[in-house]
Amino acid sequence: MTTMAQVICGLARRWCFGALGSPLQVPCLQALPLHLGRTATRASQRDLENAVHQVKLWKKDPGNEVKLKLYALYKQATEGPCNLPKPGMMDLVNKAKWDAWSALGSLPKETARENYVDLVSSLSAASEPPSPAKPAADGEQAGGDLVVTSENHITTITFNRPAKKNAITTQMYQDIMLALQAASKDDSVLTVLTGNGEYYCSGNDLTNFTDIPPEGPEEKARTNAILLREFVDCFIDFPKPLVAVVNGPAVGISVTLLGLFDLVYASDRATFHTPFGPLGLSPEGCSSYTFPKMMGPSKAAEMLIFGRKLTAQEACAQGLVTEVFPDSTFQKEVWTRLRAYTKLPPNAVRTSREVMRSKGRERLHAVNAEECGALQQRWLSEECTSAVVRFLSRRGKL
Ligand SMILES: CCCCCCCCCCC/C=C/C(=O)SCCNC(=O)CCNC(=O)[C@H](O)C(C)(C)COP(=O)(O)OP(=O)(O)OC[C@H]1O[C@@H](n2cnc3c(N)ncnc32)[C@H](O)[C@@H]1OP(=O)(O)O
Repeated sequence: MTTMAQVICGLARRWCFGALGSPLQVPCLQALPLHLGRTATRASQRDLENAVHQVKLWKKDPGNEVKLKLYALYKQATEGPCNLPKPGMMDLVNKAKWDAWSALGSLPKETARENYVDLVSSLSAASEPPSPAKPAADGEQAGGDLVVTSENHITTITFNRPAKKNAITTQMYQDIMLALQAASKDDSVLTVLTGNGEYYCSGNDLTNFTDIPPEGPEEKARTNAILLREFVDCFIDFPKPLVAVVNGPAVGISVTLLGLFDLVYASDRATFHTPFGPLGLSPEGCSSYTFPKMMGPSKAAEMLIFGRKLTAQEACAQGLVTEVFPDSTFQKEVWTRLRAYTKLPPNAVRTSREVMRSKGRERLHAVNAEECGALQQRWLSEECTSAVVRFLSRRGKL
């Protein structure tokens, strides 16, 4: 049986409707001849084939609702009433398709054919001609998704996916670990994490959930729990002061990790959001321990369980942020401050850092392991998969 996660996996790469044989791989709406040359009132088999062909030429995604309608009408027109067994509750995508087809009841094949052709005609007529290729999105920058620079005894790791609000891909998790490993050995005094563009980081890239290996979602969840544990361990064990230069909104894991940083400087534009409840997830990055310790259990619960978003000022009042700067002078003031700190005796800085971290290190590793175990279960839950499908589907990724 195909599982929910496997379906999501497939959808990330192709249009779901292809899976049941309906030719709906629709890349773009463009101006097409009205009614596809059909003159008679009843649509023929040939009209249907023409319409299907036109759909294949579309260059713009018409949205899930339309795709489901087209899928259902095509199946009804070619096979009659729905003859598939009802998919399981977790198989959200196939269930949506099954629901759409079943909803047509005993609609005659000819009527379904006609409705399909009419729907394609109306969408084609309403659509615009293809536009020339657009320039890169605002703020998009050459270079990889992660940029690492080392200058004036500061190693800076920059999230560099502004068009995706700096969401963290699986590759980026790996690259951050490598960058931290290198920074722990280079001549830098401070290691900084920051974001390029409007956002600091929008957290875990939710399409990470779609890349399911042939061994299945359980294996994916297991390996991701290991990856996440190793990733957070790198922050726990990092031997030098870690500084977050939070240039804009921060979401999810980019917020929870801040409890493991030594300094968190934020622009007054920044916000701090951990929407684990709505995502069917639970906290990570040791935040289930660091946040209550820092802000008290009730404020921590408001953020981590109920997903309350904090402004930079609020986060500062709760101890999550060290200092807030006006956005207009943020970069200048923060980097001046950091450069001054690099003039301090490096061994003293390192020793102070070590004695501060050593007391809680063992506890942090235990918390990390527990959080990753809980998440491994959460990732496989219907609550989480539905939330991810909702996000991806709203953005036309399914
Ligand atoms: C089997 C299990 C596998 C699990 C693998 C897990 C590995 C480790 C996991 C570690 C645990 C981490 C947890 C978290 O971080 S939870 C938080 C996750 N993040 C979110 O929920 C934020 C989602 N994004 C948003 O809510 C909005 O995009 C946002 C408020 C950030 C901005 O909204 P706005 O309307 O201003 O902009 P858009 O939504 O149009 O976004 C612009 C484009 O950026 C894409 N985007 C943004 N955020 C993400 C994201 N987190 N993942 C993927 N893509 C993202 C968005 O889709 C837009 O793209 P397009 O222009 O292509 O549509």
